[in-house]
Amino acid sequence: MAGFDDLASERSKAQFDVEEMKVIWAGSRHTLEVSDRISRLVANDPVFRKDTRTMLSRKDLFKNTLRKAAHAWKRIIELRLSEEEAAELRFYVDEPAFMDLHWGMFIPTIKGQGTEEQQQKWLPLAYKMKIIGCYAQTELGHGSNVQGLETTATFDPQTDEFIIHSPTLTSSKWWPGGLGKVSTHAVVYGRLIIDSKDYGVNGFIVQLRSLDDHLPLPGITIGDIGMKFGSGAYNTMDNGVLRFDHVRIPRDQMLMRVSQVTREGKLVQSNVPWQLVYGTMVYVRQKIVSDASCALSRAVCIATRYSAVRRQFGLQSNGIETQVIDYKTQQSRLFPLLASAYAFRFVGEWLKWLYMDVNQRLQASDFSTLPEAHACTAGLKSLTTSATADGIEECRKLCGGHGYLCSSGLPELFAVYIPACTYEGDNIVLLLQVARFLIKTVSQLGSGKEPVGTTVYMGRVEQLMQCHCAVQKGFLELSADLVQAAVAHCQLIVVSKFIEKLQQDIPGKGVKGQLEALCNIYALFILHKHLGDFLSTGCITPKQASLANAQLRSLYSQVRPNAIALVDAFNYTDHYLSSVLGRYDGNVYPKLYEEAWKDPLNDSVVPDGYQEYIQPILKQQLRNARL
Ligand SMILES: CCCCC/C=C\C/C=C\C/C=C\C/C=C\CCCC(=O)SCCNC(=O)CCNC(=O)[C@H](O)C(C)(C)COP(=O)(O)OP(=O)(O)OC[C@H]1O[C@@H](n2cnc3c(N)ncnc32)[C@H](O)[C@@H]1OP(=O)(O)O
Ligand SMILES: Cc1cc2nc3c(=O)[nH]c(=O)nc-3n(C[C@H](O)[C@H](O)[C@H](O)COP(=O)(O)OP(=O)(O)OC[C@H]3O[C@@H](n4cnc5c(N)ncnc54)[C@H](O)[C@@H]3O)c2cc1C
Repeated sequence: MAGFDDLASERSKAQFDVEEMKVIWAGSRHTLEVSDRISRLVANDPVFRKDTRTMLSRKDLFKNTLRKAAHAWKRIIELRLSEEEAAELRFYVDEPAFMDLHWGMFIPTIKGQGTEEQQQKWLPLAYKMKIIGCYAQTELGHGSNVQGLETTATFDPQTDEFIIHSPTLTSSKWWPGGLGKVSTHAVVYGRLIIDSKDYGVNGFIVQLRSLDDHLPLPGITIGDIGMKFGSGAYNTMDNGVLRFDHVRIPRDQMLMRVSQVTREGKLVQSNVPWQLVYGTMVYVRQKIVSDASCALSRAVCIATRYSAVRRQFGLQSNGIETQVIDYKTQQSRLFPLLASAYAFRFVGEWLKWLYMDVNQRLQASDFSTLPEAHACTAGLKSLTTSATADGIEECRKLCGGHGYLCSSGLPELFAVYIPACTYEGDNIVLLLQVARFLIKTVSQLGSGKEPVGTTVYMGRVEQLMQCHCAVQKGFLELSADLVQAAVAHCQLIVVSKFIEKLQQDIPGKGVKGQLEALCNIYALFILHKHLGDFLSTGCITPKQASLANAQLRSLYSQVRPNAIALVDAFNYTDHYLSSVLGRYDGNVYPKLYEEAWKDPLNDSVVPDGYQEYIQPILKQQLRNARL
């Protein structure tokens, strides 16, 4: 059988130790062990099947998601899984659901923005899932412009309460995941109003639904905002709409780590920067960068395996056609994506470290690295999600016609993934934040303040001072160019973190060599993509450009025999990949054939509607009627 033989022979060609590469990809031997064990546990549990997802109606799809979430929670309790194992389990269940927002945003917000007492009160309830929470920030009229939110939280000194209110239609909360049908509570962002004075946006814990019968509490209107892009995909999530009609909550439900409102209605600022109100977004952006490498590597794994199984043209002496992975055009599209998956993995690891470091400093009242953490998380979130969304679509094209079938796994992966370019900050809006940070850093160059961290290179580039003067004339006018500069800055971070990774001790036969090849492919591919910029700014000469391209081609040849092993190192189960084209055993054609017959349209040989619509045409009854 073609596929079996092809992938087996590809695996035998690998020039490095795949098991050691698995450890590098996972981050540590321990993480590999956990993810391997949990991914198999999920794959072997029939409740977590997902092969019919694209064929279900929204209601059935959603109910099935609730069933899976309940089952996942049951398994977590029964097996006494640790927090790390539970997170892996949710990851491998691979279905966006209210749980993501509860664990990924509601809890981190209380941890990051609540006082000690507030954490003691709310976290145990949330950890035991006695309450389920979501993150209600975005409104119908405002998402990017957080300071433009309209929901109000007015302090009532008579009753010691806040009155949460939606004054206009555009102030309706709109988009929060988990809100539409499930959450009992939300962290609601609204304008703090005391004595008619507006103190800007703050977070408030608000109960939305009764814990007895799940009905919305008085003054609260909630619903789901409707179907989203693609079948299956993100429609498992109940993104919701929420309106408040003068809903009262106790004063101690304002998240008060950043600023406190006293019983007398006085606002007291803590010593922490007000930007900590935006802290959850920094946390989630950092998570999204790690997640990008998962989504991209998944698509690349499918496209690489299928490219080794698929044959077109070029009959060899034995009468067999050429594997499409051997075409240079296929390699020049596929291998940069393979390299990007590894690059994003390592920059994600570094960003996780940076985030932990910032948090430790914040605990010790050192706020100096917060602006850099904001710029890095915003910029890398933007860069990696845009590249991943484009990369998944490229992988679909790399799989030819079969890539367009839902059974390839790629359409659903694309549909689930693309909102990452928008949620947690529109990618262009986030790059503008990076640009602001860069301009600010440049403006301080002459003042004797040395740039540090990811901007250290700026101290070495003299032309930057002039560049600052030009930008002073109009940030908005130059914003399209500034966005390009922000991307370049982020690309530099990705490349340098890959290089730093290579400087670590990397055990295993041939592993380091493969990673070096991938790192060079990533860097040279970026250079190739922006060749015009590099040449026009005189950073490289035309001769160097052509040498770089020749080097890139030679690197593709170096990676070619290792390509299948490099995607095997992701250690994905067939369940997680959910792709006939990306099967580990390469048995593509018989399974594609088998899969087609499972479509509900094939339940009957003659389709519903034949008698009403097709037969009259064939029998020419319609034409006769008109004549
Ligand atoms: C299915 C796969 C899931 C994948 C994820 C996997 C795991 C994740 C885990 C859990 C998550 C679960 C599921 C994920 C799925 C979906 C979740 C989606 C949830 C959402 O989608 S939830 C809404 C997010 N919604 C936004 O994302 C709005 C974007 N809009 C903004 O974020 C701001 O509005 C901004 C920045 C554009 C303008 O802000 P602004 O109006 O105040 O203006 P300004 O620019 O003047 O900033 C003043 C000073 O604050 C500094 N600053 C700004 N932001 C900062 C920050 N975050 N930290 C520290 N400093 C910050 C500046 O640097 C400046 O500093 P300086 O003055 O010193 O220069
Ligand atoms: C699937 C999904 C899940 C979500 N989950 C949640 C959630 O759980 N909780 C929550 O609170 N929110 C959630 N959101 C909302 C999300 O965070 C916002 O949609 C996002 O921040 C973008 O804001 P927006 O919709 O206002 O876009 P807009 O800002 O209206 O963007 C529209 C266009 O305007 C451009 N633009 C905007 N401002 C500028 C500017 N200053 N300069 C130049 N161009 C600009 C953008 O680049 C974009 O092209 C979710 C969204 C999606 C799609």
